[in-house]
Amino acid sequence: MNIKFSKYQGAGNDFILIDHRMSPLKNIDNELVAQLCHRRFGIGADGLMFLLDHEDYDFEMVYYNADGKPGSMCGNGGRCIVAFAKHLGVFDNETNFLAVDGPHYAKITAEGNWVELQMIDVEQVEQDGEAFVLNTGSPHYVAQVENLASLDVFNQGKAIRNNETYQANGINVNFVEPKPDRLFVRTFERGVEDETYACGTGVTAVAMAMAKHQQQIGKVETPIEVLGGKLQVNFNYDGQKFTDVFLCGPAEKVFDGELDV
Ligand SMILES: N[C@H](CCC[C@H](N)C(=O)O)C(=O)O
Repeated sequence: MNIKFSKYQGAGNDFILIDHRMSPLKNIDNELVAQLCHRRFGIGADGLMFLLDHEDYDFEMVYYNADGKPGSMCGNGGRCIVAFAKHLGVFDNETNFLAVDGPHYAKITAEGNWVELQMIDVEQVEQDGEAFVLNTGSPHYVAQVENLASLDVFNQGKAIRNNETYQANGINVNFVEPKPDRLFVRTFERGVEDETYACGTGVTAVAMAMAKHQQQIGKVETPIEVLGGKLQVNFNYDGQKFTDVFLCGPAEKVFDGELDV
């Protein structure tokens, strides 16, 4: 079976995208997803997505993590599939699509490489010791640290993700170091089981955790630096609830390809 795919990346979080409307692939098994995402034996990606038709929305996003299992919401993946859908001519500059955590609105620049993606409203922010735990479409653990550039994100993130509290369902672990003009964030991602260059739901969770911590009330705009580039998170915070949440950043096509499976 010949499958066409495109490879996209958003701030270094990279994805395989398949237009399911055209694809002969009707069911995908987890092993094939894991093989395609593998960086030695496959195309290489942090996740794989299908773009599906939907009666009530411009399209539907179905996301798998690199380990082959269906994932929860992926923010950078969401931004990349918006760029993919625009390039396919599914919509022009604004879209409403459906993902695993519900409907999302997004807008994209005319050139198609800067995407502002609305994320779910968030109210519940818990604490685990000094860390914040919240769900922005995916579950996140946010810990503030010093000297993040030299932190062993892989081993420290892996230990938290696999501790007694989180082992069963897993969690994405985000470390943040506030800088004068931005937040520097590094993430150990569940389902990739490694550090990734960026995590969209992760930086959204970090910006919220920091706003709550510092009681930043009103319209909050947070520039973020990740290993793979720059992202921005905007929202309103009334001291209780985060609304009008937007994850903004680049989404670029890397190449188109074909494979026989
Ligand atoms: N990279 C993603 C997170 C994927 C979610 C996944 N790691 C999970 O917890 O299922 C993002 O940009 O939001």
